[in-house]
Amino acid sequence: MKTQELIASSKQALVAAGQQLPIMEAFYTIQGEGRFTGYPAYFIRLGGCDVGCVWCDVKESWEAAKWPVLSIEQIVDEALKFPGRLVVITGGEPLMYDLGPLTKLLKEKGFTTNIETSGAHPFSGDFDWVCFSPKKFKNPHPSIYKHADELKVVVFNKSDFAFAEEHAAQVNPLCELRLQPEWSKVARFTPEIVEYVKNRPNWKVSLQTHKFMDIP
Ligand SMILES: C[S@@+](CC[C@H](N)C(=O)[O-])C[C@H]1O[C@@H](n2cnc3c(N)ncnc32)[C@H](O)[C@@H]1O
Ligand SMILES: Nc1nc2[nH]cc(C(=O)O)c2c(=O)[nH]1
Ligand code: SF4
Ligand SMILES: [Mg+2]
Repeated sequence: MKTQELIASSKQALVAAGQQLPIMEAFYTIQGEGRFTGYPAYFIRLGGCDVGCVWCDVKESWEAAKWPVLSIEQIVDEALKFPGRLVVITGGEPLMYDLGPLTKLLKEKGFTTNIETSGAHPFSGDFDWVCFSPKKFKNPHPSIYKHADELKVVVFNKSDFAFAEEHAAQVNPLCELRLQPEWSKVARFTPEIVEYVKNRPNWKVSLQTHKFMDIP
């Protein structure tokens, strides 16, 4: 094997082991959505997603090879530069990777660990809060259902209410249920979501509040 091929394959092995991960961006902001809306949080956005949502608001994340690969130590050292100790791992689809080593290190350093996931890949990692946002474009892996603390379904058309109920029937009974209008359809679907939640109070409304605040 040539030296460059050797380097590439050892890099792939480190990514497969979850010791190194492709990072699209990492930023300190306010969690805009779901249970922790309003909390300051450090977001780690992993590159790579094979789900293909037509309305995805971070399509540039999809191709993993575009993004630099960092060691979990480098990733955590960056996070430690900010005062908050809540981390949100997102993407792309973060469960494409083994998140065991990164979450172990984050917890050793005192972070609370949250994840945003479509659940389309096997569950991994040690998380304090799992936000599961299932997609019609690729079925969830069965391992997600027992881990989900929050089910957050994006409403892009009318059939998404029935899709939301299908998944609500499969999560554990303590899982919090939220409906979030797709950003380009906020005006179209917010009134229907409001009526839905008023009539079925096991559900709650989630809005992408960071977009209203015009922050990352
Ligand atoms: C960009 S995704 C990344 C994490 C993971 N791939 C997932 O889909 O859960 C983060 C969150 O944003 C939601 N989301 C993505 N695009 C959206 C849009 N256009 N409008 C509303 N929510 C959106 C997703 O459903 C998910 O809950
Ligand atoms: N402020 C802010 N809150 C978020 N909650 C989930 C996000 C995501 O893209 O995963 C996100 C995001 O991109 N920004
Ligand atoms: S699963 Fe998440 S990152 Fe992937 S396309 Fe859908 S919304 Fe975008
Ligand atoms: Mg986002």
